[in-house]
Amino acid sequence: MKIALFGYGKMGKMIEGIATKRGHEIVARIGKDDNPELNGADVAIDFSIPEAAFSNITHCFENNTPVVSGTTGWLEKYSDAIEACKKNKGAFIYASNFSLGVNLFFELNKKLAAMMASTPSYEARMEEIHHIHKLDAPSGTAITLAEGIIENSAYSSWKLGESKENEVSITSKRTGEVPGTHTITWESQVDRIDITHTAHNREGFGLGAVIAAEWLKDKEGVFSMKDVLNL
Ligand SMILES: NC(=O)C1=CN([C@@H]2O[C@H](COP(=O)(O)OP(=O)(O)OC[C@H]3O[C@@H](n4cnc5c(N)ncnc54)[C@H](O)[C@@H]3O)[C@@H](O)[C@H]2O)C=CC1
Ligand SMILES: O=C(O)C1=N[C@H](C(=O)O)C[C@H](O)C1
Repeated sequence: MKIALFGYGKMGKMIEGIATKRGHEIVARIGKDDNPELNGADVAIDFSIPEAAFSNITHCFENNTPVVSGTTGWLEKYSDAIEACKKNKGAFIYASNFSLGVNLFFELNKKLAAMMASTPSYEARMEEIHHIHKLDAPSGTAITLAEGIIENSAYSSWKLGESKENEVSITSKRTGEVPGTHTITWESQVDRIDITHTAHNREGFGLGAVIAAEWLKDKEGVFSMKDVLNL
């Protein structure tokens, strides 16, 4: 499979290594200010920056190229991207986190939130820790986790920092080179439950993105990692 990469930073390079080992060919490495020539790619993978993701993704739709995006921090334009995908009969997967472990963790989080819906003595909060280079806060993964809690419990929104009743508070910490750690805490007067996912490195994100690209290649429509992993 021929792959075009949008973004050739930490994730772009990780994906290049994994994709090459799986027998794929990288036919374009598109960075800031580069001409977005797709060079006949079967699929594009975007791990760029929040300001660039939407235009990279819609460029793929306009050029009949399925696209997988892991870039976070651009979701205010997500519904416009879906519309553009449908208009162009394109193929698209966005995931805030492509790792198998985090996608299992998303499901665990929803189940725990559903159980907590009938136990009002527990309050939920979240902490995410990432490396100092990260541009967005809270992380995309934290937002997906918060949405999972909101869909399944009495919480109605999330807030970065201190929250009011019915808001899930998210604390974002930036330190060193941490690849990504997310903890959900449910606490009562008498005890506390924590569930944590810790990424040891970026390999899980990269492998998940390549698997998603292999799965999307000949499809049309808007999909998620739940479809790819059959969760
Ligand atoms: N969904 C997931 O599983 C994961 C998502 N991410 C997200 O992926 C994105 C990239 O992460 P990293 O590779 O760690 O960042 P990075 O900063 O190492 O790489 C981003 C690259 O995009 C380039 N870039 C800037 N403008 C661009 C443009 N217009 N078009 C194409 N490329 C452009 C930058 O020059 C840089 O090389 C971030 O939004 C991050 O949050 C990161 C890891 C996993
Ligand atoms: O920027 C990162 O590094 C990561 N970003 C994603 C996010 O915002 O959730 C996924 C992962 O946590 C690493």
